[in-house]
Amino acid sequence: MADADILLSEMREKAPLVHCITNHVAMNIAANVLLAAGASPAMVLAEEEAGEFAGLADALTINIGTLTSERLASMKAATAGARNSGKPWVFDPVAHFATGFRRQAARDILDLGPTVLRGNASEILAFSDAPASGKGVDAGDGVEAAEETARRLAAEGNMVVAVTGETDFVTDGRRAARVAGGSPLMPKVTALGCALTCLVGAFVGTRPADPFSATVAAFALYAVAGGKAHPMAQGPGSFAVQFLDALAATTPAELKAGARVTHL
Ligand SMILES: Nc1ncnc2c1ncn2[C@@H]1O[C@H](COP(=O)(O)OP(=O)(O)OP(=O)(O)O)[C@@H](O)[C@H]1O
Ligand SMILES: Cc1ncsc1CCO
Ligand SMILES: [Mg+2]
Repeated sequence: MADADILLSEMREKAPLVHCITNHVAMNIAANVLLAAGASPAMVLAEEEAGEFAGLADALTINIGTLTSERLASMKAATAGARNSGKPWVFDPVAHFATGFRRQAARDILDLGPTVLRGNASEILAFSDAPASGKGVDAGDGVEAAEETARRLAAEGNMVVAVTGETDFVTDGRRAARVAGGSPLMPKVTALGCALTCLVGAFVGTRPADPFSATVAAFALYAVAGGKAHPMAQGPGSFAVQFLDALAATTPAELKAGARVTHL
């Protein structure tokens, strides 16, 4: 298990290139989150180049928030490029329970074997038979309700499964951790979860051999930066600005002192 502060130093040293195929809402905030944290974002979307680009990048992230059939083809091409060059990739199954098109797409992408699956509690829970109460892209369930499903998915799929909410949960099927902190304003700014998925890509691209530690480190950085931004904000708008500044300003020493990670 590598500590978050060490991984943050390594990530900033490497400034990994993260190939993001994310949704139209998240595109800008995700690129800004990656830049603020110290990584290098690239939103490369066309099917014709997605596979080739995924091979050049340090990590790939896939998000179905504003899915189209064209984009789905790009996602599949990109995951093939990542797999062929041994690059890690992260999947964010936004609202996959909402429609038949999304359900099928999410199943197909999950079957391709992501390194990390990152969703809110309703999204992870909806991969089981248990009833989930997500409202579109927003979670309606608590993280604890999704923990058992997360552990099972991780063990069966040989991947890291990461559930976000007030206190996050990360497991690789054997190990598990909770990450506390952040701010109640975080779910009031659209696509901060989608941007976190891209940040997980930055850490996993830095430490591809240890995606569990990498995911915990990304979550811990987010939580510490969110906690730092909270008292500076008047509401969701100023929070978004303060949060980017806090991501950039958080040092490894502050992360070490402020991270609230509990290993289970
Ligand atoms: N009540 C809360 N208190 C503190 N932090 C929170 C809270 N709710 C969410 N977060 C944090 O917000 C970030 C995004 O998680 P969230 O579960 O809202 O993602 P999401 O639903 O996928 O978001 P989106 O779909 O808008 O991108 C995570 O870092 C999570 O820890
Ligand atoms: C609001 C919204 N709609 C589709 S994706 C997205 C961003 C948060 O998931
Ligand atoms: Mg989401």
